[in-house]
Amino acid sequence: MTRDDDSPAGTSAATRAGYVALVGYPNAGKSSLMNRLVEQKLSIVTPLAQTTRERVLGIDSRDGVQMVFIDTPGLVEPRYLLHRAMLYAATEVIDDADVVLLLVDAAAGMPEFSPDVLRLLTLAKSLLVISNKHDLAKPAQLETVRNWSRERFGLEPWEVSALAGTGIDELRAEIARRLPESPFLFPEDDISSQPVRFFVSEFVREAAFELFEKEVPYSIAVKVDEFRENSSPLYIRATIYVERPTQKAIIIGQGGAAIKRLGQSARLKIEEFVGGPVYLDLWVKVVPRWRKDPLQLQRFGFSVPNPEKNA
Ligand SMILES: Nc1nc2c(ncn2[C@@H]2O[C@H](COP(=O)(O)OP(=O)(O)OP(=O)(O)O)[C@@H](O)[C@H]2O)c(=O)[nH]1
Repeated sequence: MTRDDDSPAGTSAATRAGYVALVGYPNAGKSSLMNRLVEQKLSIVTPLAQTTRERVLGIDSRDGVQMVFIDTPGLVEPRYLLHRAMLYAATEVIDDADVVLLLVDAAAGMPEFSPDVLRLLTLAKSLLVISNKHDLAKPAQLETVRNWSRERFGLEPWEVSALAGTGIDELRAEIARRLPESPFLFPEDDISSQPVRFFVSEFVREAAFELFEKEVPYSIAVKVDEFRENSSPLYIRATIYVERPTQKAIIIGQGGAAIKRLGQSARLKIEEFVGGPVYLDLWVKVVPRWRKDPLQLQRFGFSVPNPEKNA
């Protein structure tokens, strides 16, 4: 998606460009930080943990520097296959990135990363520890993060508040300094290489997180089945997949009341994003245990690890 089509990619030898990965525990504020850094709402942000399941690219091009942000799933214990797919995606991202931002929620106590994850982090080409939620954390909590970062990585953490926007400009400048000299990797006006479709399903999931109790949104996957770009209003047909008939009943609600509210809320979000009227046609289907089914996970766009290799 571009702000203004047909702009040439930057080619000057003096430019810098690279991939910047955001990793950390669910709810640490990765999506919020990336949105701050690219100054555009690209990744869904909710108070519930573990909403970001796929990589989202946000691209920031300014002053001869292009940062391609990769927002990773939370690094969680691989209890479900879905979690293993998430962990796998996160480790791939750390390997690929020019700069890794390890985000810690300073107000929440220190995360305990597994030895595998810690080893991966120390192998990163360039690592920055970000102590987020500076606005919320007590002085003693900030000190705990400082000590942890020094002991684990020999690094002073960057203290920021993704919510309040403090420390963001300094952090952006530091990331820029650490990127390699390179032509731009994407056309200068790209804000994301992900298709609009992807954001549509993210907005539907975000609306579900806002409307329903925890249990239901975690079992949701959204797939856009039809996207008529040239219609006015823009016509989008999407299916919400759940795991159980009871969840389907909750989403539809009495006389269809719940799905109507969900549709309205998601439509407003999509309209704001695409900047025009949208007709959103939502369907609900039950696929039992889709979160544990590699084929279904792949169908919904998750990259699934080879179970032999990553068990
Ligand atoms: N007070 C405060 N809240 C923050 C800050 N950054 C993020 N939050 C809040 O923390 C919650 C989680 O933020 P997200 O950006 O969704 O976190 P995430 O790490 O992307 O979460 P996952 O998608 O679950 O991996 C949201 O309610 C944010 O508003 C911050 O600097 N200060």
